[in-house]
Amino acid sequence: MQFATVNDVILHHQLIGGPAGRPVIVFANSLGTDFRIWRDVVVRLAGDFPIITYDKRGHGLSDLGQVPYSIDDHVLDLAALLDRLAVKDAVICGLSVGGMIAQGLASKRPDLVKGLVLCDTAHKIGTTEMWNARIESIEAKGIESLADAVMERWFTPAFRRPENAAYHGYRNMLTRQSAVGYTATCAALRDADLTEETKRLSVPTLCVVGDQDGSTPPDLVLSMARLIAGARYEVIKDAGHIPCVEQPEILTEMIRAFIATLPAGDEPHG
Ligand SMILES: O=C(O)CCC(=O)CC(=O)O
Repeated sequence: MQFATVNDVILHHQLIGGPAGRPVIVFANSLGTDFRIWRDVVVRLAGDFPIITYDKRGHGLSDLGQVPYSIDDHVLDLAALLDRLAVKDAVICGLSVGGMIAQGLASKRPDLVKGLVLCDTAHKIGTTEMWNARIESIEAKGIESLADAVMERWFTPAFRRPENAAYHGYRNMLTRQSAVGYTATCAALRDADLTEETKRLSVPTLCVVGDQDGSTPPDLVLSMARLIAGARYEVIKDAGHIPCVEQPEILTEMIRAFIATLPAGDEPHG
């Protein structure tokens, strides 16, 4: 575990070394989660690739910084973290708002990005009214008041069985998240429309979505995939919004197969 100060915030991150000459895979997490959601994918890839996971500002053990945020704040944080770690030409695998950060990074700093894996995300997520209602509700009643509804979007009924300890653990992750960091990121999502930037992307891209995603459903993810020249689109069966938790094996194999299609390089990493 490591901490780095970038753009005046401390970002909690983890760098797991891997063979030289393989692209670094960077995982960016979703709203209300921290980097532990990637654990079951990371353990399957560790040893074959260098890996970076990090908590975006306002999440996990990272600082809050100035609130509210814009999507650019999150993009510039990831760019600064990768510069700090001397990483270029990485594969950025982003989930939901993490996928928007990945799209923004590829647009603003193409030197950092060799390929994109866009999981359960879009060029625009939700409406101004929806995000404002969520912010107001959390400011009035806290994250707990919305937690059951969020769980229904994140996970399939099979995962939400009362006897599934993992379900309760991820619910704890959400409800213990900083409400201020959460609503500050809701504001970033509300104000972000990446349609024009995403249309101009020319980096190899894989778009994936859980077939039962209640936050960014398959049709929305497909509409993003259609904006990106040459992007591939895959649906993961029996998964909600967070396939790295529900179907880590399948997602890992998709990531491996995608990376195998990328031109080989000699990517530097610190
Ligand atoms: O997960 C995200 O990063 C944003 C999409 C969302 O609203 C997730 C949820 O349904 O709570």
